Amino acid sequence: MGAGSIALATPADPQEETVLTPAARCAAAIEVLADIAGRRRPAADALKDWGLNHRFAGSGDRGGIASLVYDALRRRSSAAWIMGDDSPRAVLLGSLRLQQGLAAPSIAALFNGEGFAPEKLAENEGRRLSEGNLADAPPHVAGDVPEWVLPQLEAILGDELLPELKALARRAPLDIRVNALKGDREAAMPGLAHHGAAPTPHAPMGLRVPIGADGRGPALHVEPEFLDGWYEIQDEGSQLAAMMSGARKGETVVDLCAGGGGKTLALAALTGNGGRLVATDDDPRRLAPIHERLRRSGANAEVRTPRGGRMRTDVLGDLDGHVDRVLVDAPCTGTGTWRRNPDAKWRLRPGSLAARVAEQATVLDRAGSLVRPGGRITYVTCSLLPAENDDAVAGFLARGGGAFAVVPAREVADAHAPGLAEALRFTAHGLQMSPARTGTDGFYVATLTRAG
Ligand SMILES: C[S@@+](CC[C@H](N)C(=O)[O-])C[C@H]1O[C@@H](n2cnc3c(N)ncnc32)[C@H](O)[C@@H]1O
Repeated sequence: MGAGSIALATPADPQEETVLTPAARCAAAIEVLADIAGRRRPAADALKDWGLNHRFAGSGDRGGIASLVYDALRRRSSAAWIMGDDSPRAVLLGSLRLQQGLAAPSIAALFNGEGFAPEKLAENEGRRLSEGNLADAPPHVAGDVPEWVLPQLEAILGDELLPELKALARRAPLDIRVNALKGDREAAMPGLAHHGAAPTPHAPMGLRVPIGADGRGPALHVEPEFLDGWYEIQDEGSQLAAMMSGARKGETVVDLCAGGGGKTLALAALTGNGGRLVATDDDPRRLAPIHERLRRSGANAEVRTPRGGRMRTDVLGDLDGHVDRVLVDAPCTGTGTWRRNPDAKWRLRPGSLAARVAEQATVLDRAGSLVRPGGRITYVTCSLLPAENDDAVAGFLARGGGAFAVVPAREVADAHAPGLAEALRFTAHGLQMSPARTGTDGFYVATLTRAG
């Protein structure tokens, strides 16, 4: 068995239980990929069902199978291209070659038809694995994205399209944000030393934890320091976006799309709990985890949960025209997070992009009425698509008829994330982080100020 297949067998956590051979995990991954394709369902649901139907499998097995499935989804179209076949088996084979770097003989050792292993590698499959390449593949195939989004990605990424798409198809790092309300990064590091945590390149409270050979990180959420609120799991790009809000002590800050509270916690830490922080979200179910997270981290925020159907945004009526800063962490397609959610890219449809664009206009307009003269809106998406970024901002500016102006993005970056500007891509109204440039998820940030 080749060295690469040993990596397939190694659980991220040595305590994890494994009963399946690496070959049997490949067979299971093919089954799950077939379920995802056949029933057009999210990968997480298909993986959960597989686990329920195969209770004998250990936690290490389930994690290893998930890694194989996610890697295959990351490289779905390029894997199919080199294999000349888009079946789940071919996609898994191609991804073992492209994503895990296994050579044909190592793959043949896994696909040997014995016991619970997948059927023996056919001659044609072996040849494709040895000779298939992406030299003539069109950019959407080589870059593993749906063809219809390519023009939008090209518009933002230009000459760096392919390197960026390749970076977007790699595994994401595991980043954490040390909670400044508990202590500084240096104080948190010893508790994470056994996981090899090291400072992230840009965010001052960020730590990056190496992921295992199978693409999974350690189970940080069971560590005592996590349970004591010393850190949160948060991509470095998300940390930087929260910092660029510039929230300060003494200010009234609204986190309008707070969801589970990832950025609310970061905002509370930024102000040292020294401001009035109000968090809400259109969807009460999304807000649910925020209470426990606030408690754990010692962050103060007033959570306003909407009730009563269509009266949702009224929970902020008393703040209209009085807010210093509104963070709009807008609902979006999440194209910038495809490293983490690779199945989302294959499920994205033009209709869902149009729906998100309409929601973005709604949240921006709501933010516009909250902010006081001279106050600011920080508009954030985890998308790379201009339709959700600069175009959304342009639409808001046009609807406001001069009430709002853009704060130059370079000025914002220099003030709140010194040194980051060199890596950023500046756009007409904002800035874009991306996996190849900043090593983060693809976050967009624009800052808008209301005329005083
Ligand atoms: C990107 S997510 C927020 C993630 C969250 N800020 C975090 O850091 O964990 C976008 C959120 O916007 C919410 N949303 C959508 N439309 C909204 C609206 N009209 N008003 C407020 N929130 C809305 C969604 O429910 C979703 O939770």
